[in-house]
Amino acid sequence: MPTQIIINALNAVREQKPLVLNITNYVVMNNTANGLLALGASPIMAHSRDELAEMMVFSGALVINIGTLDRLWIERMVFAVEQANKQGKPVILDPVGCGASQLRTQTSRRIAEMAERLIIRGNASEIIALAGIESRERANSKGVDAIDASETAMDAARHLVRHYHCNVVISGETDFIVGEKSEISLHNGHAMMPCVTGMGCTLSALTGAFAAVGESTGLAAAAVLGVAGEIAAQQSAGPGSLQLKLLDVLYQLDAETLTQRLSISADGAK
Ligand SMILES: Nc1ncnc2c1ncn2[C@@H]1O[C@H](COP(=O)(O)OP(=O)(O)OP(=O)(O)O)[C@@H](O)[C@H]1O
Ligand SMILES: Cc1ncsc1CCO
Ligand SMILES: [Mg+2]
Repeated sequence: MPTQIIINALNAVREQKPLVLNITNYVVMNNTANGLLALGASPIMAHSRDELAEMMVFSGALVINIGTLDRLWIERMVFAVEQANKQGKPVILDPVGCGASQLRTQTSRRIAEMAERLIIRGNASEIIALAGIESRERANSKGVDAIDASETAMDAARHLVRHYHCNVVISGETDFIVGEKSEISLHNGHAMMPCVTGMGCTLSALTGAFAAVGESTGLAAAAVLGVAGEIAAQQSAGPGSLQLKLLDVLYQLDAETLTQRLSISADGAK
């Protein structure tokens, strides 16, 4: 039962308070650190090469977000992924703006190629650009926001799953959790969510917290953020309140609310 898996995973995060190591962008550092704390995990943002090896030893997962990438940071990201591999820790890649520049596309592919336990979380445009397959799909990235509906990235996500032996989460109005053995769609969330910057980055950070306690599909993070986001949006006049309210709702989220609100369709074994 997906709902029970999600509830158990949330309890595990709150009990274990895993440390999640983030190399992330300047825009969202505060949002994502607060999102992890409200969930019950422990965030650390770091990007000095001089401390990443040490920190990876006691972190439960590594989140790599390429949102404000530059040449210097790429080498640190690569080094951090090497350390995560050495420690057997999961890596969550958020390929922010993949397709908007060669730098972003090439770096995302390089990191995806390296990481041994990988979850990729992006919006549809990023997932399509990362896969780089020409089919019914178009790579439509002009910036960090999705131009494509999440359904249109399904073939691209399946391609990434096969190529990198990873799990993929496509976020959007419907979130898709795509793995080698199953495909799940999640219908929670709210149309106001993309009006707050870094909601997707928060989803990637929460994915790190859940992976650290053994929920390595991306489902629990998408479910928890989807439900918390829709409740918070219903109580908010606009994106400003939503950004703050989300933290309160995440902090208070319980099993009963998840059971009532979750809207999941599982395609089961493929
Ligand atoms: N139209 C929508 N309706 C419901 N939920 C949505 C909608 N758009 C996005 N969401 C939710 O918002 C969260 C972030 O997804 P989104 O696809 O906007 O990420 P993103 O484009 O990577 O964002 P960012 O780069 O700003 O961090 C997810 O939980 C997703 O389910
Ligand atoms: C707006 C923006 N630009 C680079 S990263 C970021 C945050 C959302 O991904
Ligand atoms: Mg994003």
